[in-house]
Amino acid sequence: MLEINNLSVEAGDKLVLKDIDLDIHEGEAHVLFGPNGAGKSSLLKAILGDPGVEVISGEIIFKGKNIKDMPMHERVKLGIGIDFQHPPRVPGVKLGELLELIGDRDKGKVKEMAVTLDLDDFLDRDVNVGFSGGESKRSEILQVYAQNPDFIMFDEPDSGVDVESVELIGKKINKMLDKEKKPSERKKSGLIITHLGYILNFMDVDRAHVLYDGIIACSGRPKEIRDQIIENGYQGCIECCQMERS
Ligand SMILES: Nc1ncnc2c1ncn2[C@@H]1O[C@H](COP(=O)(O)OP(=O)(O)OP(=O)(O)O)[C@@H](O)[C@H]1O
Repeated sequence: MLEINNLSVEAGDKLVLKDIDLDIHEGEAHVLFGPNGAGKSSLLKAILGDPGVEVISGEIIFKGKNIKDMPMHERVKLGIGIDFQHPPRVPGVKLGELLELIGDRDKGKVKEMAVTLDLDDFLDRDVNVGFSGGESKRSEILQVYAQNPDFIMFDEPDSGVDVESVELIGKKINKMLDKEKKPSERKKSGLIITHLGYILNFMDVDRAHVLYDGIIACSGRPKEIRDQIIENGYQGCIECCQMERS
């Protein structure tokens, strides 16, 4: 579904991604680990077409089309969605009304969806205004759920979220990525950024990558890589990657 070839990206004057290759097939969920400042959010921005980053070389192929020069709204129409790391506040717009508009759904259907993320009492409130950190995260996931994109990027869906909510969000992402269906029936794909990976206990993910200083330093089994990072830190993880390559 998504194929990235030799992608290099600048943010400001800084080269933040260098020759990235990434292939995410239909039905697959991949995880992206990496220390602060490694370039994880910049990669999601480049895929989305956020003008805050500039692609200086390489290709981003989505559903067979090179979308590198396509504006963001066209990419969204094509089926790309994002759960932002810092969900914006939208004063004057009620969450319920926004959800009705996003998916062309009636109030009853929106309420049913909101219940699944424990947000049914928030529908008459302005989007993310006065929401706690965890509530904003759940509201953001609910908006992406309503949008129903084919390829979904989640930027730290578990940061600042309590233990019960991590489970709720992890299970919801699993459902959004068709992981409750048989492998042959899965049509959605995703890329999930997480720091500590506790959320992986509630999700079925296929592959993980470690982004370090703008390059994909290592790829492999998600829980093995997570455990390695927790045990030895990124420095230890990177030394292990280098040993495996040599
Ligand atoms: N507009 C900009 N001008 C200069 N540097 C920038 C700009 N935007 C991002 N950067 C830098 O690019 C690097 C990568 O940032 P990015 O947000 O992609 O990291 P990240 O891996 O998502 O980090 P975190 O885990 O802390 O969220 C950082 O060093 C950041 O300061």
